[in-house]
Amino acid sequence: MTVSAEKLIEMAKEAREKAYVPYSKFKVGAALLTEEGKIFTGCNVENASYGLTCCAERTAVFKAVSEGYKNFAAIAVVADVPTLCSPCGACRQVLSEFGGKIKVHMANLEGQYVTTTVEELLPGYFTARDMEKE
Ligand SMILES: O=c1ccn([C@H]2C[C@H](O)[C@@H](CO)O2)c(=O)[nH]1
Ligand SMILES: [Zn+2]
Repeated sequence: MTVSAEKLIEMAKEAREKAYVPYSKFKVGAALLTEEGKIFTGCNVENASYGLTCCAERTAVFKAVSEGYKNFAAIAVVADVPTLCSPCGACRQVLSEFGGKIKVHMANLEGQYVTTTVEELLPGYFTARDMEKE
């Protein structure tokens, strides 16, 4: 099953509308495509204790994993920026848990986007291998 980058970006845009951002006012949306062709969306959810904020990307990943999906093909991330919305370090690490080959479409509201991968965004990421003694 093929889902285009444009379709994922469209769904991320829609999810972005649900962002809970009373502090930053910076809405972000994400749409995560599983290998099975299922799509999980997410938005950022902020908190008065700022550090507890969950980004759109992690919201989508946690929704998918909690529903039993953990093989991911791609994620789209959308924000209202002239450039493109790049996942933060925490989200890069969380995505890397499920594979460096996951495509990342970083987009703005105009529909412009750049596609990269998790391993390109976080080279040498920490993984279960790094905890092996031999
Ligand atoms: O890729 C990103 C970058 C930032 N944010 C959120 C976190 C916070 O709510 C707001 C400002 O950092 O944007 C995301 O959801 N995803
Ligand atoms: Zn993040």
